[in-house]
This record gives sequence, C-alpha cells and structure tokens, in this order.
Amino acid sequence: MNAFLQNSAPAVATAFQPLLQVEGVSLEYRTAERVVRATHEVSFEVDPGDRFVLLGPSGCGKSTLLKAVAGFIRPRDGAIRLDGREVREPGPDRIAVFQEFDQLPPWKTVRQNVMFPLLATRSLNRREAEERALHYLDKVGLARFADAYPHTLSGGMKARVAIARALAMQPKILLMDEPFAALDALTRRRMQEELLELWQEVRFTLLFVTHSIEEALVVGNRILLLSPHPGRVRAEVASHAFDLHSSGSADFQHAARRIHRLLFEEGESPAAVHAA
Ligand SMILES: Nc1ncnc2c1ncn2[C@@H]1O[C@H](COP(=O)(O)OP(=O)(O)OP(=O)(O)O)[C@@H](O)[C@H]1O
Repeated sequence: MNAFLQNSAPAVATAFQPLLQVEGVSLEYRTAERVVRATHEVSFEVDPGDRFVLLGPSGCGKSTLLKAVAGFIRPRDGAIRLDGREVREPGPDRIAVFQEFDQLPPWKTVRQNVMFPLLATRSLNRREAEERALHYLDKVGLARFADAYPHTLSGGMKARVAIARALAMQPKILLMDEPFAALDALTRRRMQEELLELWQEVRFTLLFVTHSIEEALVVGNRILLLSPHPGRVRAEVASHAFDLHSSGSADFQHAARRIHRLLFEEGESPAAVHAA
C-alpha cells in the first residue's frame, strides 16, 4: 500500500481498493484514412494520495491515456474504473490541467475564473464558491491577485490559477498533462516545488504526464514507463525518495540513467524496478 494516503482515505473495509484502475486499455483514433493505435493493453493502478506519473517518449499515448481517464475517449479494449465505477464520460471527480493556461477566460478575474466551474456544475452557491475560490487561491499564494485579470499575470501565476481552479473542485483525482512544459526552466522548477508543497498540505491524488525523466522523478512517487508508439507498459518505478533537493545527487542521476535505459534500450528487463 502506498505510504502517502489521503487524509480522507476511506475506512478500513475499502482502504485497499485502488482509487483508479486501468486494465488492459487499448486506445485508438479513427481518421477517414486509417486507425491509429495510441496505446496497447496498458494496465496500472493509482492509490489515494499517489503522485503517479506517466512517462514516455513523444507519441507513446500519454495524453491519450489521460484523456481516457478524464472520460473524453472510450477504450477500444479494456476498462477504466474510478472508485470501482467504470469511467464512461467526463465528470467533476476528474479535473484536468493542461499547459495552455490561456484557456482562462480573459474577461473574468482570477477569483471569477476559479469560481466559474463551481457555479457551472452547481456544486456550491455563490458565497460558498467565493469562499472556496479564495481558500485555494491562498494555498497557491495568489490571494492578493484575486481581482486581477489573467493577461496581467506571468506564466507561472497563470499555472497557479489553473491549479487552484482544479483543486477548488476537490476532484477525486487531479489530471495534469505537461502542465509546466511551456514555462522557462526556472519557473518550471519553482512550479514543481510548489506543486509538491501543495500536495504536502492538501494530499490530493495526482496523475501527471511528462516526457521529462527529471520532472517525473521529482514530481512522482510512482512512475509508469511507456514504450514508444503505440504505448505499452515497460516498467513501474518507485521514486518516492526524490525531491528537488536531491536532483543533483548521485542516486538521482543513477535513477535517471536507469529509466532512460528502460525507456529506450532493448534488452533491459521490463519488470517493476525501484529507482530509489
Ligand atoms: N486526434 C488525433 N487523431 C489521430 N491520431 C492522433 C490524435 N491525437 C493523437 N494521435 C496519435 O496518437 C498517438 C499518441 O498521441 P499522444 O498525443 O497521446 O502521445 P503523447 O505521448 O502524449 O505525445 P507528446 O509527448 O508528444 O504529447 C500518436 O501517434 C499521435 O499521432
């Protein structure tokens, strides 16, 4: 069982059921001319409180898997279950954050942007939604900017608004697709750090897509390695021993090299391994 259990983990009887079960999932796109297989029979399980990373080369189907968990794409084969229930459509229990923060409607203030999904899904009344929005804006350090408009914010600040907006919905699982890829290197590092601090505080469950081995080791406590297109599971790696402070260490570099070999070199054993 994972060491990082959510505070609100269910009682003993259900405590050992994974939150997310992806079983033998093959995903396809059908275009007028052909069928593109994005993933082939991928299986993994995410426990409550995991920071679970999908890592693999460009085109291996990471984003497609995330979209399937979000409910935007139905599997060709296999099944996806959240809390034991099959995922058939999008829902407020799975909120996605993508790298295009300019999805924030520019005519709404930061506060209104965070309140918007809460009101649109009728989760809360206006006063409760405002309270909830300010609570999460405070958590990402943006309470002072509640009345600012998105175009006045830096890339990192827009990323924080997007994260606050997602967390304010209190989803069962937060889905992030390369959320920091468009940011400069320093801001990206700071955002990784802030995400970890936020996780320490809130203990949300995270499914995070990246093609950066370093980012995967820093952000994740478990990493699923996918083969090149179409994505198949190569291995699962435990990476809970690393954070930003260990990224220069010999152990970290060793784990990164091992993951690189597992991803790109034939002949490496694709069994479950421990990077830390
Ligand atoms: N809308 C689409 N129609 C047809 N094929 C698609 C579509 N979207 C993705 N694909 C194909 O599905 C495969 C998986 O794509 P996906 O975007 O999931 O990969 P990825 O691992 O997230 O890549 P990247 O890291 O570059 O974002 C690729 O071969 C891609 O070309």
